[in-house]
Amino acid sequence: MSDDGKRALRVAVLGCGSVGSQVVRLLSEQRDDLAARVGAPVELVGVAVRRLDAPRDVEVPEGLLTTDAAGLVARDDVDVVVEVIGGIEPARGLILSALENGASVVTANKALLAEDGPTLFEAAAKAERDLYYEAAVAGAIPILRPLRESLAGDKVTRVLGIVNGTTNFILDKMDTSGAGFSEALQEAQDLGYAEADPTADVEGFDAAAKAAILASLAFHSRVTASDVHREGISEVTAADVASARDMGSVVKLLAICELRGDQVAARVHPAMIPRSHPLASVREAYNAVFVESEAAGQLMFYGPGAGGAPTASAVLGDLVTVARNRIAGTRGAGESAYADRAVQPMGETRTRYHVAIDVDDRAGVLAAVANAFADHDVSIQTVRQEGRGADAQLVVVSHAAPDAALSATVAQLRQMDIVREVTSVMRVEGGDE
Ligand SMILES: NC(=O)c1ccc[n+]([C@@H]2O[C@H](COP(=O)([O-])OP(=O)(O)OC[C@H]3O[C@@H](n4cnc5c(N)ncnc54)[C@H](O)[C@@H]3O)[C@@H](O)[C@H]2O)c1
Ligand SMILES: N[C@@H](CCO)C(=O)O
Ligand code: NA
Repeated sequence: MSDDGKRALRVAVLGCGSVGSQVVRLLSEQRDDLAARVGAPVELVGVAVRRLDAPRDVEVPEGLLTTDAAGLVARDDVDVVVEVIGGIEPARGLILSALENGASVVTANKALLAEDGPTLFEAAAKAERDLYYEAAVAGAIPILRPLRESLAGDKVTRVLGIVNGTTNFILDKMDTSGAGFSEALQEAQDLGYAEADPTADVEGFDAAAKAAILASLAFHSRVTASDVHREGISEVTAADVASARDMGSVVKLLAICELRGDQVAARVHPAMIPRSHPLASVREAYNAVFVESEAAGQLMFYGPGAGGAPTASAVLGDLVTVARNRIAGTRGAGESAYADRAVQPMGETRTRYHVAIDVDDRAGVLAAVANAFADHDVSIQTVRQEGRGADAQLVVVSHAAPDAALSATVAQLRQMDIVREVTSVMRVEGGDE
């Protein structure tokens, strides 16, 4: 019981790293406001860490630190468990036991949700408890709650997201300074945006996990990370970025989730988007999610997608919601996967390509290149020639066609005698098909 006689809402935090330390700080600094908003005091009862003596960015009140995360979630006086350890295990086991023990759970763990979300959702439904995870996609940006609640009466048809700050920072540097990928990556590492092992960000794993979560919510279906076609940015060259610039476009790593008939398509890859598209204005390490729905039309959600404090903001928002639900004796919306849609294979997904080719400037070359597209039933939208003689370059932008037909076209072009080199191949998004 608290001073005013109201039963306090008891919170355990698992992990006290970048996000966890900011959650602990906000719980203390905003104590009075949180109590007023929830309708009862919010009391931190334990913080599970790996090492008691590790340096951390927040002073944890005496006696609350423990290395026994399993023991903390097994306590019967914990109302809400905040999981900010990350990774698959022990996070999954801890979340499952927290739910079994009757606690509601708030997590920022995109990797776990994308790999094994259904197990967690089923456990939450069985325990009749909340499982909230706004921080898992695009950090502080409210995007999961809008999909889950605000747009629940609409029909979302497409979600296009810049959901990885590290890769957006690298591509933005390449665009503004003409740097190559390695140089831009090095700068991102020097500034602390990219990790020493940048694989999860640079190869698109982080964005693919977020795409799976977005597609599941947007289309009321189960989509896991393994359903998402994934390509990273390590092969994006200064020539690709320059070619985009010449077209009035910019290269972005996009998470693209689409409703295609009865199927869903989810993919992550670099793509050129016109500079006039709202996502083109997303610079540095910012994130944004562009949503298209039948009734609302186009919406864009923009802001910081990472960082301890911004991510903790989303965690605390969820915490207040699940705390209010506990007090009201109710739950928020659970998993909504009634639509049960199949995932469209990437080869069948309709995409558009931009292809830049070094050719000789002589009669018949353009016709031969056009024939290669026609051989695969791919319609051409625009062709531009730059340079003359031995320096001629053709830039072809296709209409939408199955991705397999487009990649077969590029393979054929690479085999042709008149093609000296295919210098840039990039998908095109955000314009007319
Ligand atoms: N940092 C961000 O910008 C950001 C943004 C969005 C989502 N997230 C997600 O938030 C979660 C946490 O990320 P982070 O950046 O704070 O990571 P972090 O590595 O800074 O913190 C994780 C902490 O958990 C601790 N830990 C590991 N095993 C533990 C155990 N068994 N018991 C107790 N503590 C343990 C680690 O010692 C570490 O201090 C991850 O799921 C991540 O994907 C982070
Ligand atoms: N590493 C991620 C942040 C956490 O999701 C990014 O660069 O956006
Ligand atoms: Na978010």
